[in-house]
Amino acid sequence: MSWGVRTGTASVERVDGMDFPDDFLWGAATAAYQIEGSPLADGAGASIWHRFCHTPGMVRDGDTGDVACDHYHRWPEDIALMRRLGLQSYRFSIAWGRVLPQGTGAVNEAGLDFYERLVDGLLEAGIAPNATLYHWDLPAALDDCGGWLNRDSADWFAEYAERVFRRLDGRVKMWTTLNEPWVVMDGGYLSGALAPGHRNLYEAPIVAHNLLRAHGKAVQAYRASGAHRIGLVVNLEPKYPASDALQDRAATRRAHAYMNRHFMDPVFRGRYDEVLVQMFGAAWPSFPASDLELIRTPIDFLGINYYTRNVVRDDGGRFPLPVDRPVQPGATYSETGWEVFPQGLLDTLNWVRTRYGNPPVYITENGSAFYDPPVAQGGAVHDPLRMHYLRQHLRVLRQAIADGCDLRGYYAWSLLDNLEWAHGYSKRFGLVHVDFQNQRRTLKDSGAHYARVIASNGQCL
Ligand SMILES: OC[C@@H]1[C@@H](O)[C@H](O)[C@@H](O)c2[nH]c(CCc3ccccc3)c[n+]21
Repeated sequence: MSWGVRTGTASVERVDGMDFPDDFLWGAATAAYQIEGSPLADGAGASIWHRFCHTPGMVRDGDTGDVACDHYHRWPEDIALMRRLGLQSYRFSIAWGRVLPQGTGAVNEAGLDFYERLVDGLLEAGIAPNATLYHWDLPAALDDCGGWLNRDSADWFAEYAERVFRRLDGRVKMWTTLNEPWVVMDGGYLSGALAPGHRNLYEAPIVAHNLLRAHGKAVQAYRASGAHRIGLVVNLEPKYPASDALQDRAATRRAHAYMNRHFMDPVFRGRYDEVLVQMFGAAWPSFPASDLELIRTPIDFLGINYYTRNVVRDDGGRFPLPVDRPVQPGATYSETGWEVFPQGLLDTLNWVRTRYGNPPVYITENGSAFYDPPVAQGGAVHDPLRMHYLRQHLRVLRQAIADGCDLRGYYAWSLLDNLEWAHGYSKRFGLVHVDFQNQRRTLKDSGAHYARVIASNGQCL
């Protein structure tokens, strides 16, 4: 599969008259370490992100998740905001270290109690909880035992998952094992930009493999007791060659193998992409074939996090990725440097439909960081660029449905401005503005627009 060369912003033909299904699910997403604060409260154990943020130089401005959005205390207020938006579902993550402070063994009931209160509050508000078990915040105690490099990590994760299922399944009816294993691998073990900050070509594929094994074991644990649905969330970023030159097309193939097929192929096809294996060469780990049977344990849905595309120009073959991302003439770029390219979402959805047998899909994250002006006198936050990004990407979903994609729902990233990992609080993705000096929440224009989209089931985009 390779996409033709596209430059500039492709216009997406609107499919008039194509409605969203009546049961299309409209939501918004967050993650524990990015919004909760109080990372060590009530018996919680530190995570690798608590450790990473408190390591000088790792996070912009020395920002940490010590307070964040104080969601740990303000969750009732935030549920009220979700009701004001008309959210039908809320995607959040559970901090492993709140439940098992040492990662395995003794359960911290107070940690489970917090998530039980949150889930019950969501249900009372008529909002369906969608819980992610792992959104990057590994207990630091497990990292001290090798973390995802240790083959036992799959069993540690299954033990944690089983404890959470036991307390919350039934009230939570939509589970995700992992958020973006590719980012955990690439950011945490290759680029070193994310916790735990390793830079090791040999570690990366081992981590990726153990993450996939952990996913498989958690799915199997759920099948033993769970009565609802469980899936995996991946970040997919379509790759387009900068030119028709052979070396650019080859580099595009490598980039596609490294990010997109890396996790999709084992989960849905039971084997790794051969291009990927060749890319890692001597660094590619050996493992028993039975691992692939575990990894391909069937799931109920796929979550796709889509933000942007990648135009690939060969940069002389530096491993693993041609890091040359040529600027596209006339394109709009967000504060994170990501090109606004809604066509890439359509191409990605159709790629998943055709290559992996049209699995049920939710867009579990989609959003943009643009500079927000200060809160205006009347208490408004005017964010036209974020609103336009939202509109453009929602329009694409109509086309994807018309093309036959089994698209079940959409979660905007993010409900709240929050800790954008190593960027600290400098990048704002929220539909709701957060003043981190006083924790005041203010609905942005984009949030008000999203509320109208939900109320009309996508009629007014
Ligand atoms: O960067 C915005 C969001 C994060 O805040 C979420 O926690 C994370 O799930 C998420 N994934 C992506 C796309 C993959 C990516 C992550 C980090 C850096 C570069 C690309 C964007 N985002």
